[in-house]
Amino acid sequence: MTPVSQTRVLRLGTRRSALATTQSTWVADLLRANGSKVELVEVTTHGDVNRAPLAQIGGTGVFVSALRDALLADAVDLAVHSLKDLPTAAADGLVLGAVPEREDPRDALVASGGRTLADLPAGARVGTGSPRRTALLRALRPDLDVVAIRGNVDTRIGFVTAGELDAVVLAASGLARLGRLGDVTEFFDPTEYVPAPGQGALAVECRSGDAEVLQVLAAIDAPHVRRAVAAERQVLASLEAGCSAPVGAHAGEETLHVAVEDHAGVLVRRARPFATVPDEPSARTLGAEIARDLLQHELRPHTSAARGGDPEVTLENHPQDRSDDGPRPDPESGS
Ligand SMILES: NCc1[nH]cc(CCC(=O)O)c1CC(=O)O
Repeated sequence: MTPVSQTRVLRLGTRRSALATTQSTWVADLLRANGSKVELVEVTTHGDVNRAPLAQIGGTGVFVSALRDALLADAVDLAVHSLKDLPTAAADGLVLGAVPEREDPRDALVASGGRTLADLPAGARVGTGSPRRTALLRALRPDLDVVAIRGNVDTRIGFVTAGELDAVVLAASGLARLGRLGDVTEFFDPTEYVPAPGQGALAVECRSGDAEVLQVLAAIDAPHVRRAVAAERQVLASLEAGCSAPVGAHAGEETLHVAVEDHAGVLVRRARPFATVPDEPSARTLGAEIARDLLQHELRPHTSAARGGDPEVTLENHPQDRSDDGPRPDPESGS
């Protein structure tokens, strides 16, 4: 009799969007190359059918929770997420089975006329829905007009093509996966324009008790990417920042870079050596240390107050705290 492991077809749950489908297909092909049988199963999420601003319907988590529900209900065996959209808290009964090789982690500018950020004139209209990208744009070019946008990659680039915006900022990884790298007019230096924690990486989740899937996923895991994203995500977790907070964290081979916007809208930066960090636990320790240092010596990330975090400290340290300092309208994950 044939063992189950040779006949089981792994059901990979995916959202329908072009980016999600491309990411899921990439993981499915990786697994197939390792000898697994994989089929894609479409899972509809609240965030895909609702056009309301994401913050109103629960933020980036709406894209993740439907896939997690499908895993827990045994409707699918695997789910692929953009790691940067995955909450830092683990889900009961699920485990991060694989973090495969990472795509380009940088942010990229798509501007009309082939222009770079430096080429744009004062008052140029630059679109993004991300508080982090907005904070970085304001720090580098306070003279620009940052416009809040939402929509998938095609929609965002369409604003530039149609002349409604001079430029948009997008993840190079999403553009690469969709075959749109040709539209990029500048790749931002990740040590300066610090990407979102986990940007460009994928997370493959499965049920923690599914030994067969765990074994299959171990073969496509990239430990050096896990180590990098562990540090980046720990910064976010330790800052108690939600997914919409303006926190950038990027671990390159040499250095872990962090950029956080404080209550007054000032961008604060940290950098620590990363080459000698040997493993995931050490990476998390480093991320936690940077966060602790930021909380002690600089200002708290502005979402802390909105989420009820230690208002005394916040008010004492930031008498200039602005009244409009609530959650930003659109989290990073508009597509
Ligand atoms: N904002 C939504 C989102 N979620 C994941 C990606 C792709 C980036 C990645 O692979 O991390 C994107 C597009 C973007 O940020 O431009």
